[in-house]
Amino acid sequence: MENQEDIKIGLLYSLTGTTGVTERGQYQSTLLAIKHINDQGGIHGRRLLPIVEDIASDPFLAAKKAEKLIVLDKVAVLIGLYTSVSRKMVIPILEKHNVLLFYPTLYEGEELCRNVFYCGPVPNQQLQFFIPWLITNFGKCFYLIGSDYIYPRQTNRHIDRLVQSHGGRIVGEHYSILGTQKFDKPIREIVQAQPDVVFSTLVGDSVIAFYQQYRQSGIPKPIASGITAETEIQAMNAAYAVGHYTSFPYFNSIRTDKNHIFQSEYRRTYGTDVISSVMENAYNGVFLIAEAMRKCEFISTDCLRQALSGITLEAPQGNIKVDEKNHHLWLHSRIGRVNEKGQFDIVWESDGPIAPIPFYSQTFIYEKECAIDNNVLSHNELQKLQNQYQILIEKIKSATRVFPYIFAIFDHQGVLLETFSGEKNDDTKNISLLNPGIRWTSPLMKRSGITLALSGHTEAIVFGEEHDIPELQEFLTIGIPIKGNMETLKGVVGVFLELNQIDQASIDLFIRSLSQTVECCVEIVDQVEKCALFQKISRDISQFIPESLLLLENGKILFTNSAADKLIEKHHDSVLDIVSDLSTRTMNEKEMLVRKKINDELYELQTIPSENYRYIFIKQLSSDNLTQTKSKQLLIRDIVGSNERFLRTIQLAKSASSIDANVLILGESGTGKEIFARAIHNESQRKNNPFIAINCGAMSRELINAELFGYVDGAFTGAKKGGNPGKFEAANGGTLFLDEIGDMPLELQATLLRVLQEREVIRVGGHKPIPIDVRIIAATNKKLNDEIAYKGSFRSDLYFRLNVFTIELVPLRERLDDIPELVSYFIKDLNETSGLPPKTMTTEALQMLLRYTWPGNVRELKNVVERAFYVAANSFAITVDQLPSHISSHTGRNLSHELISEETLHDLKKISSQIEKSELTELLVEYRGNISRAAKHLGISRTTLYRKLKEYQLIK
Ligand SMILES: Nc1ncnc2c1ncn2[C@@H]1O[C@H](COP(=O)(O)OP(=O)(O)OP(=O)(O)O)[C@@H](O)[C@H]1O
Repeated sequence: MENQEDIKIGLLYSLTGTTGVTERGQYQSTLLAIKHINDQGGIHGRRLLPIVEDIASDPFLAAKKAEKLIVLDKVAVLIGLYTSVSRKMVIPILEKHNVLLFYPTLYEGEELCRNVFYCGPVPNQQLQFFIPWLITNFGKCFYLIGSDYIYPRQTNRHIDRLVQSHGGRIVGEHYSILGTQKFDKPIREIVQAQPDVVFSTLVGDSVIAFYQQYRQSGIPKPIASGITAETEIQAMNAAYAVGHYTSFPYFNSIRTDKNHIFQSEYRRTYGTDVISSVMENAYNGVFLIAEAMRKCEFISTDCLRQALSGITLEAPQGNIKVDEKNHHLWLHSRIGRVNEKGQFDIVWESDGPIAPIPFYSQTFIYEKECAIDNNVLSHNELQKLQNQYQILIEKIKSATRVFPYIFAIFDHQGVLLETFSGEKNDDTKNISLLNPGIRWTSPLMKRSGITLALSGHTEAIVFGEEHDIPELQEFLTIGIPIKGNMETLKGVVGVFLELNQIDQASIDLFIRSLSQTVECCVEIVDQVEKCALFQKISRDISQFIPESLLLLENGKILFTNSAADKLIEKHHDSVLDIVSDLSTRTMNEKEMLVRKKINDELYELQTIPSENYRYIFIKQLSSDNLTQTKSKQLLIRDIVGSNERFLRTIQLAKSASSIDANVLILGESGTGKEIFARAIHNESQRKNNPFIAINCGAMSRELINAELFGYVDGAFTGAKKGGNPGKFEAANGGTLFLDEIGDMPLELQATLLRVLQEREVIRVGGHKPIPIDVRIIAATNKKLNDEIAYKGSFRSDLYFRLNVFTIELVPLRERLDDIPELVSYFIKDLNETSGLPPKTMTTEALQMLLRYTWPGNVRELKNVVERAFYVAANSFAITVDQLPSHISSHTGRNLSHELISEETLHDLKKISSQIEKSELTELLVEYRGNISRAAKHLGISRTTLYRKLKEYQLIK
């Protein structure tokens, strides 16, 4: 019954709802403590009177009930609440009415409300020993599972940091809504991720469901938690929790006098001694209130607040204390393992109460002291890394010496390798974080230009107070990524500028020029390293390369293999002239294939550019190549021509022969489509199987089906007895060359497409599918795009099937420079096979051929040469007189006028602008971004320089 003298205490607990399972125990402990105090005479003779409100796990209801307790019931203080959400909802009410809440639960920290005393542990008191202990005992991979609200998410950030700073990692994370009972998805994820430890921040009855389903899934790894206590274990049946771990200041199993009293009173009152840490927090909370009230003459919030500071208490867990600087408690730290009885066997405990560190910045200082050891490399490890990066460090050091700032080079994992400062600055020693060996990716480092560049692989800048680390707050930090091949991160160049050291306007330009400088350094170092490596590899493997191999850098020979040495010895000047010519001609970075006569021997030279290097492979073509007869298997190298564009098609044909995809050859009539198809087949893996060529344009519509797919006995009148296989079957295992594919009737295109998709044919009149394995090389002189788009005479789906690899042949009028070689090839063949006296062609006749436009391409040229050869009969020369009149009367074009192709022009422009861009960059670095001085140096106006810088994107 209420008495005027009673001191009312408001109790805000969820007696129902999802967190009821935990909060009911806290509620009962609170009542028990109140009863204990009242039994001992109360506070200066006054009873404590509990006024209870069930907030039913509803934060809005919590706020309403808090206001009701304060305003209507006029309670002196409040105790209770479990979830952070409800606490945060109630805080404005506490502040409005200036009333204290004793919050009896662990929480995530990062909050200091003048009206709250936090009686449970903050993360450092549970985790700082627990995480390293788990890592040592079970392993480094953690999976985090939690209820989706503030405490679990925030706590998991602490866990994440701690795990990482002890060399571990998080392999998965899952949050489920409060009250969830289904955990099949996270359990599947855990099975897949195979962590060493599953860390749970689940609360309420979700804990029970999760532990049960986890045990049923048979995963052998321990669950660790900072929440799951004796109450939950009892509720789920201890069998589901045996072997799992929790860290708390208090366990039921602690042997202290105060715990003995607490447990026996609890058992007497409630018939059970299942007590958890949060229950002890609530119990302690009431004793702290009582202690503070005893110190106050008149009970007021301000007096209680003052009285509480530094107050100590002999609690069931041992001695505890309210911190003098904040409203948190010094608590013990223990790790317990669940046993069969549902109790915790204590496997580790702290020597005494541990200071609460509720805020991150303090945690940082703490962690820096205790965990920095894990983030500093040993002397040997560091030296090894420094050696790896030595050339790059030296290069960057010398390239940046003009800047009067502090620089640091980090490897790709954020290890600080070396710190140095530019001209007139030797200020690097004072900052402890700039000591080589510190790992800047450690969570301790949080936000800085360097850490952002390490994680984002891009330039980053952080100003003064934006840094989390106080030591860096006087600086502006810049991180410039050092990128290697394929944009991989090699490391970061960090710059530390005092805040007044550079004006805002120049920062952008400084970052850009520094970025380019770093890029240049990487390129140079790469080349030096590559060259050394190449020399080594070349020496090792060159003995296996039968061809001559030369490596050139900027036109200078760096390396020759033994075959190349012999070749140079044999043809000295001629080889060197050709090589130097080739090395300058491949400035535009394209591969090039040329054929050259060196002292009457024909060679094929392939140039492969790679940055500043040129690899030149030289192979002698045997004289047989020139007189290849049809009886011999035609190979790609037998196709005559040295024209630059033509050789590109040869290169494509080589690539096509090495893969098994369909090929489409496009070219005017007589350009050599069929010989390309044959040569590709003869050099492909199908070379020992048939090459079947058919001309789709020349077949009758009626017979084409039967011709291609074969027919069965009696399929049509006149069909051969026993049936006949078609071309597809005949070509099985080999290549089918479909010439003039553009002339194939539409309905047949559909059948062909089906055959290509299903890889089987059905003979005409038959039903049985016959599997086929045929590579198609199709050719056409039509523009298939036009046939598809404008005429509808070719199916686009068939086109895309055939068009996997396209080779477009150059018409002879666009490779007139090949005419002499072709003519000599045809004459040589005729000299050997015709039985007539051997002949040559006069220069005049050849010049005549060069003036003609060759609508019939190589076939026409071949016919003209053959005709002239036979007309010349017994003479030894083919002269203008033997050429057909339409050729000798052709006026032709002026050969001396060499036009520069569009392509060459484009390449030239590109090269010159690349040169200009790098010159401007160097100049900017030299003048430290001073546009006026750079413009003066160039003798151009500032406006012109600005325009150029914008054009090259050197400024925004
Ligand atoms: N580069 C070449 N070297 C040697 N001979 C060639 C070359 N190009 C074409 N020929 C010869 O020219 C003739 C025509 O070649 P091919 O039949 O391969 O041309 P095509 O493009 O398939 O012609 P069409 O479209 O009329 O079928 C053949 O006798 C072939 O040997």
